[in-house]
Amino acid sequence: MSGNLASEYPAWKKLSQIYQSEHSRLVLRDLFAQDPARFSHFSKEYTSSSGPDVTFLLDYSKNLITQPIVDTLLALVREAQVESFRDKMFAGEHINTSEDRAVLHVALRNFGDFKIAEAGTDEVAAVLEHMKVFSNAVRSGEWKGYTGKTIDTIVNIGIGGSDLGPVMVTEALKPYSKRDLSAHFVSNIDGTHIAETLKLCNPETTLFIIASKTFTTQETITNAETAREWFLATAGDKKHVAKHFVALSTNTAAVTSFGIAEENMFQFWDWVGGRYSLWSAIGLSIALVIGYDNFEQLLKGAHGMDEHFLKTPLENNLPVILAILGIWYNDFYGAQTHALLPYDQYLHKFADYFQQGDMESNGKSVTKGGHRVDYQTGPIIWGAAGTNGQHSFYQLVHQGTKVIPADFLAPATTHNPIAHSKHHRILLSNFFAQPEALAFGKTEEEVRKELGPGQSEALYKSKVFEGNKPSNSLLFPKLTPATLGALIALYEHKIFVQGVVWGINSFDQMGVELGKVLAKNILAQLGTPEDVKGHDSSTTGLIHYYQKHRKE
Ligand SMILES: O=P(O)(O)OC[C@H]1O[C@@H](O)[C@H](O)[C@@H](O)[C@@H]1O
Repeated sequence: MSGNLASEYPAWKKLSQIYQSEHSRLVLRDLFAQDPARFSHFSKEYTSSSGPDVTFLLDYSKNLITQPIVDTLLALVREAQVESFRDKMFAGEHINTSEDRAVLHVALRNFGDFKIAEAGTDEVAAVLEHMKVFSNAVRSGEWKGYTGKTIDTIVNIGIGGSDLGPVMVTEALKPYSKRDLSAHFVSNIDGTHIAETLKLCNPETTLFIIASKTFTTQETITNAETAREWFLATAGDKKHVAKHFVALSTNTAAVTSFGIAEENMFQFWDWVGGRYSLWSAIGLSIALVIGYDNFEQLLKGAHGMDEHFLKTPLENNLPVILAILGIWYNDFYGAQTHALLPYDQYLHKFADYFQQGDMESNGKSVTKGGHRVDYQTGPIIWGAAGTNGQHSFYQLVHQGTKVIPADFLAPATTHNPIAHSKHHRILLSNFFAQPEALAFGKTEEEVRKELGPGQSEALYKSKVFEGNKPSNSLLFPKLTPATLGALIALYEHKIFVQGVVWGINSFDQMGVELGKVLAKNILAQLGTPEDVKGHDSSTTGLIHYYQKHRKE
């Protein structure tokens, strides 16, 4: 985030040369044959140094790298002054320059002794206490609805960072959830989302959590108003809103004018980016679902990773390692995407979550200094829980024409050891097999041997797996709240490191604004064809077609 062009660093130029001269020789079959200890050279075990015990293994040996390449990538990280920017972030300096804001999600989980000079960081503990008291009251049944009944349903209304984190984490930590409290998440402005959710709710026993940093987001405010109307249609008196609506926001004035009392508002601060906010009051739905103590474990697991990121030398620093591998493929191999492939059904929203986390952070094309980059920045993030992907898109990953770096993640122990863990053994056999198949493939010679003579040439060729497809494998003992916290923080810091190297601001999101402005203008023109003005012929034609065919 220095604002420098990454392509001007000496290490970048050296990496270009290395790629040109060596990439055809970077063949995983050969690299493993040449170095029997490759796994131990290119894998690391993480163990938390404080807080709850968290450990995992990162195996990055199946990457198209040698030690000199890793050293040069680390030199790039040094030249970009990643350590200095990291320290600035942790100290609360305003590294989000376009918005003149600090970037302090690490302050939300500061169970250690980071000294942070920024207004509001001294209020974090009080908000956590508020969340604890409130979530305990709802979960114990002490908090009653307007007719004296216990709350059995919560509905989080929010979008983007005010939705994806709570959705991903509550799904991931379902084994820790309170089964007699159902949780729903409404995000889309499409009325179907709230309509279908409200069908599952009883106004007497439902708590609505209106989650919006700005409290101006069109989708969230519209959905919240609809929920309030639906609630009041039964409850009648506006005073009952206090028992059924709470807000998570930085905007007290907008919350109170919506009709939510200040004591039912959970505060956070402008230095919490939306896509980094699950650790803040935005995590209230998480605390309600899994209990405050488990929510705190999640925070503490993340804090352990923060300490690792802050204090570990670059060559052993796991977020840095993930970041440089990503840069190697993104900027030198021309990879367009990065797949997140958790072999854990509970993590089925992990890739969705990091689509915002990564793509909204690093989907930028101008440096902090205002220069157009002449290289690729953030990758397209995508993925699905294994083994489903194997029966759909893995074909392209194995035999298509694209380079698709992938991270495979899995727990050694399942929360559901049904059939004596038979399912889990099968799942993990696939988790081990896929990176192996991607890396080593199957040669034509092997295919010919396997099929025997007399087959068509086309058949021999079609069964070849070129291999040499890179991947990381991340294996952890069990998906606990603290482990999940550490994993999320690992990826957050990876994104940070990449953003600094690319010289971009990972913490603003100007690119989401234009569409919002145009939609507002169009909304005012949807009445009659004569109202539609100032658009290109395509947009005008589409709106006219809609006006002709709509029935309200
Ligand atoms: O929490 P808010 O203010 O309603 O914002 C929700 C989302 O709004 C989007 O416009 C932003 O791009 C996201 O970053 C943000 O998370």
